Amino acid sequence: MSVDAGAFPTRRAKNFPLYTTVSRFVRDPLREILRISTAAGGEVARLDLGASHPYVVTHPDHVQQVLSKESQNFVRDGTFWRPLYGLFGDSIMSEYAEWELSKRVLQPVFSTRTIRSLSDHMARAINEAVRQLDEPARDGRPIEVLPEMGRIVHDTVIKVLFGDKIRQAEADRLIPAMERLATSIAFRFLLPFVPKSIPLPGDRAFAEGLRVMDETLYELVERFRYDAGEGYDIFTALCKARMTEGSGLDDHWVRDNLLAMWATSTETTTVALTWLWPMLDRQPEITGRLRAEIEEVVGDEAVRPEHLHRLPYVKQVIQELLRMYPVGWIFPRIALADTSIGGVPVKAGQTVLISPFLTHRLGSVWERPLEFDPERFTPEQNRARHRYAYYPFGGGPHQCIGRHVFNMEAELILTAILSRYRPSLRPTDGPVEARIGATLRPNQPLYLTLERLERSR
Ligand code: HEM
Repeated sequence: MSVDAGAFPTRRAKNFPLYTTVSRFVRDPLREILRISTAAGGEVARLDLGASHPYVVTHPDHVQQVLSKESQNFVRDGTFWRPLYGLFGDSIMSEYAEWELSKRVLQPVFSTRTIRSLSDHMARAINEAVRQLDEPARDGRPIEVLPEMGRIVHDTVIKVLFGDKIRQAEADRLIPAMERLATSIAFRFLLPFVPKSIPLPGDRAFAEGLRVMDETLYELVERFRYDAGEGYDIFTALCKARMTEGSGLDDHWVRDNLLAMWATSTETTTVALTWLWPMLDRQPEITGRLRAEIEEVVGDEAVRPEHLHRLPYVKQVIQELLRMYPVGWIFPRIALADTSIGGVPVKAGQTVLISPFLTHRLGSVWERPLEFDPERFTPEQNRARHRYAYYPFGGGPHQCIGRHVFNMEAELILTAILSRYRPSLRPTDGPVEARIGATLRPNQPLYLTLERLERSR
C-alpha cells in the first residue's frame, strides 16, 4: 500500500508538550509515544520535552527522505547517541570516517557467499541448542522464554562472530555480561540528556557488565594480535584488517567493533524471537499452518538451510513478527543543515526520531495494524508496498548489515522448535505489553511448556 504525503506548504509541526502529560509518560512511555504518533496521523510531530524538542517522523515518504534521500544531512550524532558511544566507540555503530572504515572491513563478511558458508554451522548450532530443550520437555518443566531464546541465539551468534576462535569459558563470561548491559542501559537510553555525573539506576550494573566484556574481548584480541589465522567470521576479518600495514587500527578498534556486533546481533534477535510465542499462542490457526508446512518440508529431519526456501509461510511469520515488534524500535538522527520534512522546517542541529514501531502501527499505512497477520507478506503484497512502510532494519547507508543473518537464524530457530515440540504459553499476568529499553522487551517473564513430538531423531 502506498501513501501520498502530498506537497505541503511550509507549516508547523504538531506540537506535543510532554511536560504537561509527564505522569502518563513516566507510567508508560511507549503507550504515550504511540498515542502521539496516532494523533499526528503520519504528519511530523514535535515533542516538547522542555529542554529539547525532537521531531518524530513516521510517514514512509518522510522516513525515506531522512534515511535515504538526505542521509548525508541526517547523521548519527548528538545527545541520543551519547549512551551508545560509551559502548561502541569508533565502530560500525558510529558515523563519518570511522563508520566508513569499519563498514568497509565488515561488509564482505555479510556477503551472500560468506553467509551461505556460515549457514551450515549456524544450523548445526541451532539444532544442538534446541535439542537441549528435550530435558525440560520430558520433565514437563516450563521454560522461561527470553533466557532460553537468548541461549539459543548466543550459541549461534558466537559462530558468526568468532568461528572456532573463542573458548567456551570466554563465551560463558560474555553472555551474562551482555545481558547486564542490555538491561541496565534502559534509563540512560530514555534520559540521554542527563549528564554522566548524575547517577541513574543501572549505572553500576552497566559498569560491571562493561568491565567483564572488556576484559574478555581484550584477552581474545591479544591472543590473535599477530596471527589472525583463517576463518569467515567477523573476529578474523577485524584482526586481519588490524594487522594490515599502515591501517592505523588498534586493539580498541577491534574491541569496539566486536562489542557493537555482539550487542546488535544478540539482544535484537533474542527479543524478537521472544515475541513470537505470545503472537502464535493467540492464533492457533497460524501455528497450525506453520506446523503443516514444516511437517511437509522438514518432517523427521533436522532443519537445514536448504529447507528454508521451501518454507515461505515461516518467512512471512517472521516478517510480520518484525512489523509488530521491530525491536530496534527507534533511532535518532541529527540534521547538519537546515531543511524541511513534509513542509515542516528543520534547523541544523535539531533531532529527528525515526521509529519503525510507530510507522508499522499507523492506520493510514497498515490495515488493522494491531492484528498479527502474516498474509500481509505475500510476494504480491510486498511488491505493492511503499519501501518505507516497513523498515525493521532501517534503510539507506546504515541499513542493518545483519538482516540476512537474522532472517536465516530466526527461520531456522522457529522451524527447529516447531518440528520437535508442541509449545504452549502459560497464562500470563495480564496482557503482554512491550516495555521501552534499548529494545522492546515484554513487560513480564513468559513461560512455555513443550510437548515433545514423536520423532526418530
Ligand atoms: C531482529 C533483528 C535485528 C533488528 C530489528 C535490527 C535493526 C537494525 C536497525 C534498525 C539498524 C539501523 C540503525 C540506524 O539506522 O541507525 C541496524 C543496524 C545495524 N545492525 Fe541490525 N538489527 C537486527 C539484527 C542484527 C544482526 C543479527 C546483526 C549482526 C549479525 C546486526 C548488525 C547491525 C549493524 C552492524 C548495524 C549498523 C550498520 C551501519 O550503520 O552501517 N543487526 N540494525
